[in-house]
Amino acid sequence: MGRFAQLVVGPAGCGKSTYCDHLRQHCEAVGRTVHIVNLDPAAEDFAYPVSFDVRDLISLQDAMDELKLGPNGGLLYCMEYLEDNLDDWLGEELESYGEDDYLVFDCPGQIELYSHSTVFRSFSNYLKNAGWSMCAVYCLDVNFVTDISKFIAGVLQATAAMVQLELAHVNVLTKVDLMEDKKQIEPYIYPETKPMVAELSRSTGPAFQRLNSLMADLLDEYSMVSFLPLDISDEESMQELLIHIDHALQYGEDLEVDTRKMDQDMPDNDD
Ligand SMILES: Nc1nc2c(ncn2[C@@H]2O[C@H](COP(=O)(O)OP(=O)(O)OP(=O)(O)O)[C@@H](O)[C@H]2O)c(=O)[nH]1
Ligand SMILES: [Mg+2]
Repeated sequence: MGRFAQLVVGPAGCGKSTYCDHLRQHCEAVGRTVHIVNLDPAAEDFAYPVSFDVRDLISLQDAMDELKLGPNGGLLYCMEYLEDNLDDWLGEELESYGEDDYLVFDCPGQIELYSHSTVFRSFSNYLKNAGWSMCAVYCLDVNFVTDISKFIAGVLQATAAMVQLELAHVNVLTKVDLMEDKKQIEPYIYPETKPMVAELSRSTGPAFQRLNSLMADLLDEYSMVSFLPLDISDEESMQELLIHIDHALQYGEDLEVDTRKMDQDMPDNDD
């Protein structure tokens, strides 16, 4: 059927690791297996069993101690180290996985890693070249929809990641269970850029009108400003999200083809 991988990215604290764990639980409940991989050299506690772990290659504390770096510089160093050791480390880890395996990479929350750094592009190119179908799952939490300027900033970050990563891309609005009135998120699921930017312009003053309108054009051009809501307290929400991600990954498509082919090949019972 193939090999499949999700790269779970997004700003710090937006719920990436929680999503990974709930995805694993959901998959277990429906009889599917996913393997979660930790790519955050600073991570300490895990709710999910870690299938393999970047900290076996390098840990943030070691990088900070040895190179006298602060936490952000240390993290960037760790990720560059990962980029330089893809073949030695990732290549070797991937040898334990094969046909029909499904990996979920839980990534760190520093957004510069998805916009200016090349590490995740190299990382996903490595996997793609090794025959893995890849999809980026960009998490943004509902906190971003409480304020229009925050939302536009979040959407621009997600767009930058989409351009940088060059992968099939699914945007997820996480922590929807925290919204008392779920209707409040509706305008953000398929947001219309122009009215949003008009609202932004009302709060930014005349000097920014042209910039705001150019941002609207940019977002329309990439036509990617849509989100799938994730309410972890609602199993159906995870199920729907997974259907979209499977579709982006083309997961299970040849299974359907095989089933159709089997139907054709099977002699009709009546014959
Ligand atoms: N209510 C609720 N809380 C959540 C959800 N997702 C995450 N949280 C909480 O938000 C905090 C951060 O969640 P994480 O899953 O660690 O976020 P992260 O994106 O992995 O964070 P970093 O790896 O540090 O970037 C934790 O306290 C979680 O319990 C959610 O869907 N609903
Ligand atoms: Mg995390």
